[in-house]
Amino acid sequence: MRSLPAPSSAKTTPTSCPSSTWRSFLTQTRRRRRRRGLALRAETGDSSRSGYTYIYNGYLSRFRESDVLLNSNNPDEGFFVFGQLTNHGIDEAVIQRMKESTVQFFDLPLDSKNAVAVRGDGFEGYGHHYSRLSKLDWAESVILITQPVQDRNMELWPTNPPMFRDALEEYSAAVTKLMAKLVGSMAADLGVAPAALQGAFAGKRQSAAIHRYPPCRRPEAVIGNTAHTDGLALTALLHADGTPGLQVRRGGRWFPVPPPLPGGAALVVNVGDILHVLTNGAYRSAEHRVMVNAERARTTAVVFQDASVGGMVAPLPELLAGAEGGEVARYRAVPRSEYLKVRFSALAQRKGFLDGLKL
Ligand SMILES: O=C(O)CCC(=O)C(=O)O
Ligand SMILES: [Fe+2]
Repeated sequence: MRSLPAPSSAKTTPTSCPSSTWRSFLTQTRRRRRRRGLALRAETGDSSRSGYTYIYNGYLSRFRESDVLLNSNNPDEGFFVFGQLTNHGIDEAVIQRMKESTVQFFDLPLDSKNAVAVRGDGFEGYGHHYSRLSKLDWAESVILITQPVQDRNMELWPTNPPMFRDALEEYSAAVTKLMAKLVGSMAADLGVAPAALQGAFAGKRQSAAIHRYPPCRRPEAVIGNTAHTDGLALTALLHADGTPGLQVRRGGRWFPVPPPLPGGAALVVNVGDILHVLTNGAYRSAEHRVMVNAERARTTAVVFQDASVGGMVAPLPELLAGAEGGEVARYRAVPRSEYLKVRFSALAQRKGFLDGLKL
């Protein structure tokens, strides 16, 4: 296995924090986004970190049997809240190339990274994407549509480092297959045909967000990624280095999600709001956030997969009353085209999005 270069933050990101250069880069981008009306507010909640180091609540019997999904410690709270996925079948070389490309991209000087900067009103490209809070979101990110292939905006796919495009292409294809396998097993666990859920995912959009959270000597003054639930259906998170920072909220408290071993190939997988609705709440999305480290940069590559059924975000008909063993719908159906609007307006009212869909 090739080893990763040590994540470097010194070359491109200031070591003092908050530094004026970095702050001005972030705030400029932020102002632009505000004008576009995308600035959202969300609460950060308490920051209790004591006690637990283990939060995983994965429970997916088929994967557990085949030793693919570990950590099934509390099925009562809902399934598969945040699972660490090992033995997932993605070629280790594919994972390592993705990690290296991510780290190398962020190590480039700002000018090189700006070659793929966000343009105009677009959401793809390099920049400071998240500005949801009064605290400064302390991250630089690249967001790209990865699937379907015809939706890609190749102008915004970095050519530096040279392996970046191939690495993302291969990784994205591998994650698509893995997610189909995962949701097929989730469906089977829920007693419906795997194809019912797989069909909701097939051919739908996938995007990637790669993030670097530079170190900050005053980590309490900033937030890496504001508390949120993922808005699409399923998320796969790859840690490109071993820096901790991810936390998940359970029962009003924040618990750290320990990063997988740095040289390894494990992925952290979590359920987004759409899969929560599709499964009528059987698989649950969980609020999470990223805290900034005082000493080390954290670098991650996240893949978000979309899903819908017949153009709707709605509980799978196969799970509902009328179907054998079916239950009452807990969420109302929303057209996929309306979904993001509903989600943003719920956030603007500081309400949980899923509460707004509850029947
Ligand atoms: O970078 C991370 O650790 C998590 C990022 C995340 O939650 C997101 O992009 O939605
Ligand atoms: Fe997230």
